[in-house]
Amino acid sequence: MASVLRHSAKFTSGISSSLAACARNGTACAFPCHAFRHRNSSTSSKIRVDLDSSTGVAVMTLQGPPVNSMCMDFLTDFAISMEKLELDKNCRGLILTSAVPKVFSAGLDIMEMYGKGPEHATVFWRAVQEMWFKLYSSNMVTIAAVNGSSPAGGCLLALSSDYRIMADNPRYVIGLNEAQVGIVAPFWLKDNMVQTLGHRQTEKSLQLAQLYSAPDALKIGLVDKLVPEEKVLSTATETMAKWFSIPDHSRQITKSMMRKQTIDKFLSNRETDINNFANFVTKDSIQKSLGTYLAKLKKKKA
Ligand SMILES: CCC/C=C/C(=O)SCCNC(=O)CCNC(=O)[C@H](O)C(C)(C)COP(=O)([O-])OP(=O)([O-])OC[C@H]1O[C@@H](n2cnc3c(N)ncnc32)[C@H](O)[C@@H]1OP(=O)([O-])[O-]
Repeated sequence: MASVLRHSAKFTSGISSSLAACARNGTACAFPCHAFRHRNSSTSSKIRVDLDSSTGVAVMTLQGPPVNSMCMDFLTDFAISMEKLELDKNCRGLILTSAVPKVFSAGLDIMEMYGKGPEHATVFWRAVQEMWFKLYSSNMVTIAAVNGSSPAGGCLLALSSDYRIMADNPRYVIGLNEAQVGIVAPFWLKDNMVQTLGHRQTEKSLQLAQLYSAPDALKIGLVDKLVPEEKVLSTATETMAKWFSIPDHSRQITKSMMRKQTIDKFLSNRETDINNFANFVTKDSIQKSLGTYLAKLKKKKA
């Protein structure tokens, strides 16, 4: 985000942006769009990325069954994919969605926090921070197409995006339920939620580890729009066109201005946050809570 001006110029020149503008406005174009249509895909075990260079929109599909939980491999794939897209001059916007039925993401893989030592906790938490930081500080327009339940780390992906569209299904839930798991949402994610919901609603949501149904999430502003499940992705694409109609440089500077304080605070306290997490999560009492929660998850299935 610090390099927002340096990066902004790249998005507004070249054939791909003319084509993207043409696609956006639905206007006749000197170059037939299909002649230049170019798709660039990359797939790792947990994440698939499809970039359509003619529109400038990348779709990142989470594909780690059974629940898209965020293990180390997921976090590494996510960081690499974000870096590549951020550097790709053809990419202006990112849509996040899931290929796993009924689940956007179950959040952090609890097995990465259970029965592990402080060294692992340190590496893991740095990777979690990096996921949030890369998305929250992205120059791209980021839209979460939440097509399933999205607790904790899943909600993080939605909260740190610019816009959230969720499937209109009361059985799908979203929220920061860390306290229920026996851990604590980090200050930077709390700040992110305060900016979205306000202080009072965030305080209640975090203390009560509240998971909201899709309609309730819309009511409190945790998501911006509900649409039928089959329209989540197409609505995200339509919404992207609206965000693309604003010049990249001014939108990016505005985004940077809105998010700078939270980012600066995160960067100055990042190492302390990692140490706190590693000390906290390896305590016997916290391990016990995680063990109980895991057992409850397994029991639910039995
Ligand atoms: C950055 C800020 C801090 C963030 C903290 C967090 O994210 S903390 C995380 C907070 N997250 C939560 O509290 C969400 C907990 N998860 C859920 O509430 C539900 O799984 C669901 C609603 C996401 C999907 O319901 P569903 O009926 O479609 O699926 P199901 O329930 O039958 O699960 C299938 C299998 O996946 C397993 N598994 C599930 N989640 C996790 C996980 N996070 N980890 C590991 N494993 C997990 C589950 O045990 C089962 O394993 P089994 O028995 O086959 O070996």
